[in-house]
Amino acid sequence: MGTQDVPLTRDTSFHTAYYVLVLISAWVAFKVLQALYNVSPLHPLSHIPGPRIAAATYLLEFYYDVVKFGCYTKEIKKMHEQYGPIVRINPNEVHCSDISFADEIYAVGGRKRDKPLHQINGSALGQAGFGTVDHDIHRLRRVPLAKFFSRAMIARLEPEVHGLVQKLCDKLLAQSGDNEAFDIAMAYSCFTSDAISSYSFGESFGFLDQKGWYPNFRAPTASILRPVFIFRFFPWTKASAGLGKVFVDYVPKDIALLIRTLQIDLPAKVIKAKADIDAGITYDRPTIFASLLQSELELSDKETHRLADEAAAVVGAGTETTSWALSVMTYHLLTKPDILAKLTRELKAVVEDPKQLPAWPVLETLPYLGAVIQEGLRLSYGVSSRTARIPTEENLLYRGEWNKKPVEHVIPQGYAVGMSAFITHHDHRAFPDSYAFIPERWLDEDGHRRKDVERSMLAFSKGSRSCLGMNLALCELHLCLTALVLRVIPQMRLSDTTDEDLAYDHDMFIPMTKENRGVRVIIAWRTFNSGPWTSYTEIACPQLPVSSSTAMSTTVNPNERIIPLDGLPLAILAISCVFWVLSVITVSMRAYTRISKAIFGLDDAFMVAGTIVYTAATGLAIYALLVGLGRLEADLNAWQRSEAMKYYIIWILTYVLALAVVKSSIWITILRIASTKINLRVTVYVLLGITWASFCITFIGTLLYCRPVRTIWTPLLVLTGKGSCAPVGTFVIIGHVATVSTIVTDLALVVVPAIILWNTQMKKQQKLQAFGLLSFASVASIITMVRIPYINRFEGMTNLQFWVAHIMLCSNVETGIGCVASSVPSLRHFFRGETSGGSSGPSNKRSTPGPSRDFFTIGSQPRLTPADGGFSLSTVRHGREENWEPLHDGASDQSDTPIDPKGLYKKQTYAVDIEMKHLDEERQARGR
Ligand code: HEM
Repeated sequence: MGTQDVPLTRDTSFHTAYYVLVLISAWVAFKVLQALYNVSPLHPLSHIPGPRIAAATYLLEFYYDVVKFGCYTKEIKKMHEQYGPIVRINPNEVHCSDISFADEIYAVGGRKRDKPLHQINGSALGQAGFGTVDHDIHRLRRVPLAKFFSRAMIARLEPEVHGLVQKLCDKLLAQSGDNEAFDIAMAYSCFTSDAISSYSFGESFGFLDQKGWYPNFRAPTASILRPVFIFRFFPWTKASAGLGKVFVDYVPKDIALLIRTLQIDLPAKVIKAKADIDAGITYDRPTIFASLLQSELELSDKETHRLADEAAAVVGAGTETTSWALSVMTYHLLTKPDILAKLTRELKAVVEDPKQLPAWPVLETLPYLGAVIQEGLRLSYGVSSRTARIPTEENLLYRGEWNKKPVEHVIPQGYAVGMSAFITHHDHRAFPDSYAFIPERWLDEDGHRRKDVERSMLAFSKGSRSCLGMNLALCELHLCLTALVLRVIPQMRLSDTTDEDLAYDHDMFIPMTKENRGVRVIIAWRTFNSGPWTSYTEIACPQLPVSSSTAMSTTVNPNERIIPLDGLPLAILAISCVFWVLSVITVSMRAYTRISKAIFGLDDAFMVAGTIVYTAATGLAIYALLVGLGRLEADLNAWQRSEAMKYYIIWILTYVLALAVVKSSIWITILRIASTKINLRVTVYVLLGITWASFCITFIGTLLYCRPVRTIWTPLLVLTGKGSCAPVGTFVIIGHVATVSTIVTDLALVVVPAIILWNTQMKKQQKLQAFGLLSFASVASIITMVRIPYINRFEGMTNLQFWVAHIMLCSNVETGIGCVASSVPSLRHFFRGETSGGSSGPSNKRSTPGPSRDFFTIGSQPRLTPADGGFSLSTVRHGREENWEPLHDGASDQSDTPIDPKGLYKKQTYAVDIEMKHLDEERQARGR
C-alpha cells in the first residue's frame, strides 16, 4: 500500500503546482492586458496627463505609499508640477490641484458623489458614514449625525467644552516650573478626546483627570492608522483589525486603551442606550447613540456594531485632527511673538476673565483670532492624504490654465477625482509664501475676512461628505486657543522643537512629521512683567514666582535637591552664622553670669528664649539657602523654587518671633532703668506694645496672606482653585509695617537709654563712650532700612528666591546685633570677674542667693538685678551713699571692686513694688 501511495502523492503535488503556476500566469497576463488597456486610448482617462506607469498600474502608488510609506502625496505634488493641475495618479483616479475645481469635485445638493472603494478600503470603519461608498446610503446615515453636530446642538452643549478648556489650562499650568519638556500635542489630544466623548457620549474619557498626559490616543491613533495603506491594497487584511480585542491584554497600555474604547466600550454603550430606550428611560442630555437610535435610520443601520463604528469614526476623526491643529498654532505663536501680541490684544478687548470665556459665537467675530485659526488649520492640513469622490451621474468638465495656456479636461462619470489638503494648502497662487505662518493673509486691509482666501481652504474638505464635526472643531479651537493664549502660552516655552518637527513628511490619512516627536514645550513659572496677560495673573496668582523668557535654563537638573553653596547664598550663610555664633556666645555668657549670681531676671529669660528661637531661624535660613534661596529662578528646578519659598516663609514666622522676644528682653531691662520716670515708662510700654503689634501683624498677616498658607509655595492650589491669595500688595504692606515698626523700635532702643544716660552725672568722655556703644545698636536700625528696597521686590515677583534672601540677611544680622548688644555689658563684668577672681565661677559672695542689702528688683524678691541689659550702660546702685559703687553694668554691681573715689555715682529713686521689708530698709537707710 505504502509503495503505491508515493507516486500518487507526487502526482497530486505536481498537479497542484501546475495549477498554481497556471493561475499566476493567467493573473499576470490579465494584469499585463489590464495595464495595456489602462494606458491605451480606449481607457476613459487616457486623455488625462500623468506618468504612464501611474496610468498603467497601481504599482507606483504601492511603491510610494506601502514601500516608502505614505509618500505618494508628495509624489503627486511633483506630478502636478510636471503635468499640470489635473493628473492621472492611478489607473482609475485623477488628482486635481486647482481649488477652483473643488466645488465640482465635492459637490452638494442632488449631485451624487460616491467614495472610491480603493480609498474606503483603507478604513476599518466600513459601517460608519465616513466609510460608506454609496452616496445615497451615506446621505441617510449622515443626516441624524449632522443634527447632533449642528450649531444649535453645539450652543446647547458648549458649556461642557468651556469646562474642559479650563481643565486643560489648569492642568498645564499645574506643570509650571517642572522644567520637563513634554509633547503639547499629547495634552491637546487628551483635551480633544475628552471633548468629543463628553459631547457625544455625555461622559468624558477622563484623560484630563488622570495624572499626567499618558495614556492618550495620540500614539495609538498613529499605530492604528499605520496599516491604512496595506488595507487599501489588501483589503482582506482588514479582518486582522478585529483581532485587536482578542490581543488587547498583550499590546502596549495606550494601544490597548484605544482598542478597548473603540471595540469594547463603545459597543457596550450602544447596547446600554438601546436597553434604556427599550425600557423607556430618557435622558435630558442628548447623546450620539440616543440620537441615532431615535432617528429614522433603517433598523439594519441601528445595529450595535454599525453605531459603534459611527461613534468610533467620530472619536477617530475628532481627536488628532483638532489636537494637531492646536499644536501647530501653539508652535507658531511661541515662535512669533508679534503674532501672539496682536492676538492677545484682540482677545483682551473682549475677554474680561480668561476663566470665564465668552461664548463661541462671540469669539467667532474676532477677525485676527479667526485668521490665526485658519492659518493653523491650513498648515496642519486636517486630512493630508488625498480624498476623492466619484461623480456617478455626471461628467466633470475642468477648465483652467497651465503654463499660461488654457487647459480643458473631461473627467468621465464613474471615475474618482480628488484633492489633497497638503497640495492645495501650498498652492502659491492662493497662499504666497505658503510654508510661512501668516495670519494676515486671511484678512483684507480693513481687517475683514477675505472670503476669496477662505474658499481656497480644504482643511474640512467640502461638499456633501465634508467634515461633519466642523462646528464642534471650530468651537473647540476658538475656546481653547483663547484660553491658552491668555492663560498658558505666556508661560510656555518651546524645548528642542524646530520647524522640522512641524513639517509634513508623509501621511497616514492624517499628516505625519519625520520623527513624530511632536511639539515639545515646558511650562515656566508665570511671569508678571513679560506675559501678555499681566492684569489677570496678578489678581489670580499674585504669589507665583516667575521667570523671564531667558530663565528656563536647560542645564538645571530637575531632580537636584541641595545646591552646593557659592556666591550670594554662601555669603548670607557665612554672615548669618557669624552673627548667630556671636549671639549664642554672648547670650550664653550673660545667662551663665546671671544664673551663677542668682540674678537671672525676666529680661534674661526673654533673651535666652529669643536666642533659642533665633537659633531655629538661623537653621531654617541655612536650609533655605541650601535648597535654592539666594539664587535666580533660572538656576532652580521646580522643587527647589517651591522649597526655598516654603522655608523662607517658615523662616519669616520664626524670625519675627525671635525678634519680638529679644526686643522684649531689652525693653524689660530699660523699664527698670526708667522705673522712676513716668514718661519714660509709658514710652517703653508703648514701644513694647509696638514690638508685639508688629509681630502680630507680620506673623498673622503672613499666615493669612494665602489660604491655605502653603499656597504661597504651591501654585498648583491657586491654579486648581483649591487655594487663593490676597493681592501681592498686601504682602508688601505687611513687610513695610514690620520694617517701619522695627526701625522705630530699634531707634527707640538707642534714644531711650540715651535719655536716661544723659541725666546721669557721668563725665563727658564717658558719656561719649556710652553713646558710642549705643550707636552700635543703631546699626540694627540702619540694616533694617537697607532691606526696604528688597521688600518692594515682591511687587515685581521676578526672581523672588534671589531677592528675599537679602531680606533674610538683613534680618538675621539685625537680630544678631540685638542679642550681642544687649549682652555685651554683662560680658565686661564676666571677663573682669574671671580675671580678678581667678576662677571661672563667681565669687562666694556673689554666688550667694538671697536678698542683698543694696538691691531689690521689680516684682520679685529682692535680687541683684540692675537694669544692665540691652543697650543701657546705666547701672545703678541703691543704698547708702557710702556704699555707692561705680556706674557699671549689672554684673559689676555685684563686684567686690572697691569704690573709686573719683567714680560717678547716681542716686536713684525707684518707684517700684517692693516688699515692705526692703522699703523699711530703704527708709532706714535714707534716715541715716
Ligand atoms: C480640526 C479639526 C478637524 C478637521 C481638520 C477635520 C477634517 C475632516 C475632513 C477633511 C473630512 C473629510 C474626510 C474625507 O473626505 O474622507 C472629515 C470628515 C469627518 N469628520 Fe472631521 N475634521 C476635524 C474635526 C472633526 C471633529 C471634532 C469631528 C467630530 C465630530 C469630526 C468628524 C468627522 C466625521 C464624522 C467625518 C466624516 C464625514 C462624512 O464622511 O460624512 N471631525 N473631517
